[in-house]
Amino acid sequence: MSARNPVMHLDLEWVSKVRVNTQAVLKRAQQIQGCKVAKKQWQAAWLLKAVTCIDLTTLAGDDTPSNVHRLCMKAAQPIRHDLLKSMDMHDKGITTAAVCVYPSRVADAVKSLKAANSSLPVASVATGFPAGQTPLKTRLEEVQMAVKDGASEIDIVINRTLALTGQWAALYDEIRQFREACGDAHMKTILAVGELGTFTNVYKASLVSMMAGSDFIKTSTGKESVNATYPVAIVMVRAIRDYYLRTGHKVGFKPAGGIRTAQESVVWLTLMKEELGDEWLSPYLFRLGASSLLTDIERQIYHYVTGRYPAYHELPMA
Ligand SMILES: O=C[C@H](O)COP(=O)(O)O
Repeated sequence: MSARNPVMHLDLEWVSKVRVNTQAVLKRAQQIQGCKVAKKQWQAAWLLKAVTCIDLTTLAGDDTPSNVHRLCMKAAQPIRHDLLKSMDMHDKGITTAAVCVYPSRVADAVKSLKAANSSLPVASVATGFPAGQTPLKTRLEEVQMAVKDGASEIDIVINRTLALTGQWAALYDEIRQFREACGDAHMKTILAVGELGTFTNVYKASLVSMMAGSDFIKTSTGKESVNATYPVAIVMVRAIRDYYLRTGHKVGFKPAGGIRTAQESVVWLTLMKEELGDEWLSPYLFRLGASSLLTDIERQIYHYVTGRYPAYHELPMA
């Protein structure tokens, strides 16, 4: 991870002056989606880059130690070895960026990765994920518990009630407390953009989250009806850019929720490259939160290597 974004004072004047030009945002999002996509080996290289930025996620009520174990093994060896060998990439240590689970499954993930001799980070969602509608004390304890069980990254959800009612100082205070509870663990702050109503609210919530010391800002839980969209991402990455220009601190970005195809992963990488530059193309500053994206990326890499798409049994771990 890069040097952490420190907590700074809450600049309410900056927050109050925020205005977002919706038409300009929509236009830019369309331009990004229309960018030419790389083909052949260049596309394969982009896809491998995307793999290294994935927080491979399972957040389901029926998660068990065994499906978490399977997820961890997949994260440690995300692409079939023979496919990587054909691309001469088998010895480059390609893994996903992290695994992401519910707090109760952190200990299982830590155990599985340790047994596999993998140093992959375990990320835990917390703070009453996905709705965030539990008492603050409970939300703080949840963060502490996940850290104690070995999570080195915590994906907190913000209190949407505070954002929707314009209580930015109260939101800042809560996020600061989460940051403190995280200790050395990195904190990704989920805005749940599908529930924030306006782009202006998304920008303001991004700013407040960064001022309160978030290492990343993340779009969604994956459980809202609208999750990661390109227009909302433009708003958030521009907040990251403005924050960097004003404070000198780099904050990461994590789109999450509904990202399923290899082609989408390339668009996300393009968006980061175009809007924030090459430095934001690494897992230190960019993550893709996804539960099933890896399946399609591995399929496309299989196609690139063999010239045909695999049958189901040929990528059984996908
Ligand atoms: O944080 C990650 C998301 O919950 C994953 O959402 P997804 O299952 O739609 O990929």
